Amino acid sequence: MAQRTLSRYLTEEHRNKGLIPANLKSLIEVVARACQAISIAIGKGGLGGVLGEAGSDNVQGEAQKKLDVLSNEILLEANEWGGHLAAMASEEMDLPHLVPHRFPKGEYLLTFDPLDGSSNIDVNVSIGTIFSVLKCPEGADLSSPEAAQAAFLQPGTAQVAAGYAVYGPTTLLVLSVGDGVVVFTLDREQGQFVLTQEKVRIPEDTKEFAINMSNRRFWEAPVQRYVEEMTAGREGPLGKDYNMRWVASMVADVHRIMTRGGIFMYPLDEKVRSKGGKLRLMYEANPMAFLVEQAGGAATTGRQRILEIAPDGLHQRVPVILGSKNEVDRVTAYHAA
Ligand SMILES: O=P(O)(O)OC[C@H]1O[C@](O)(COP(=O)(O)O)[C@@H](O)[C@@H]1O
Ligand SMILES: [Mg+2]
Ligand SMILES: [Mg+2]
Repeated sequence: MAQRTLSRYLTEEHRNKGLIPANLKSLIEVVARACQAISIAIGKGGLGGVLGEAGSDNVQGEAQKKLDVLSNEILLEANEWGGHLAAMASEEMDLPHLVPHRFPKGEYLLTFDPLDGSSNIDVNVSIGTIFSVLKCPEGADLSSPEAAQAAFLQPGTAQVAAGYAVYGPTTLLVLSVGDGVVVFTLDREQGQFVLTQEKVRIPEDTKEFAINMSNRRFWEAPVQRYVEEMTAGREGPLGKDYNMRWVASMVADVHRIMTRGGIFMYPLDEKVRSKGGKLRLMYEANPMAFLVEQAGGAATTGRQRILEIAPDGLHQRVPVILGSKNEVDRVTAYHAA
């Protein structure tokens, strides 16, 4: 049987279910090509001069790595021409990037975290790209980057597609257009993403959790309680032994959960309270929550379903608790207790 490349899969989905309009199909293919280019740059590592600091800060005051900047440029350049976009917003840019007049204007908005897990770049641990696609509202004011911000402020339920690429031992593209989650593997010789998994399901129960334990003393009481119960193991109230993993690349931690279940938490804590959380809503929490829900999992802030948050800023931060449904429901219930 012929291999189901990304392009073929998107064409079939369009034909069979009408879920993917032709322009959305091209947009996803362009994003995938950009991820492929990022994957090649990462693969060169020190040989390509892509490691280390860029010597600049982003809008969030974080030091940018060379790969943060390069990945952002690759995504911008690729999508300006073929992306059917009106505008793009990124972790690495203060304001939206409007598609220049010389290019065809499209009906979509794209947000991305061009390089997720920046602290892992120089140590050769898995990193990724996260993206989310929204429809550009009719009559949106795109007269300036400042004005265009409002068009992006839609809840996660409005996403028409979301995905991530994980640059690990293999490069994968994980995608949902609202009809389940599918996984493509980059065939480096062919230069194509090939479908390798359909109908991804996150088990409802788990014995594995992911949290940065060094923040323990800053957590709120419900998260303290939950982690204490898990680490109490078989003798504790949850009656089973848990294992812990923390890659510190959200893409890698979420991908593990997509593969074998688990719960991921970057909750509200005293260190990040004034900012609202650590992870960004529009290009980290929303696309991941969309994918996790599409795979049968759950995603909340502890107090609210992430996809229902009405955003108030492009770079808004939120607490994130996502993964195996029964565990997310448990810790969310602890917040209400
Ligand atoms: O270093 P910490 O506090 O453990 O935070 C790790 C988290 O920060 C992030 O690296 C933030 O993403 P960026 O690298 O895109 O800024 C997540 O991928 C990860 O889950
Ligand atoms: Mg990130
Ligand atoms: Mg990033």
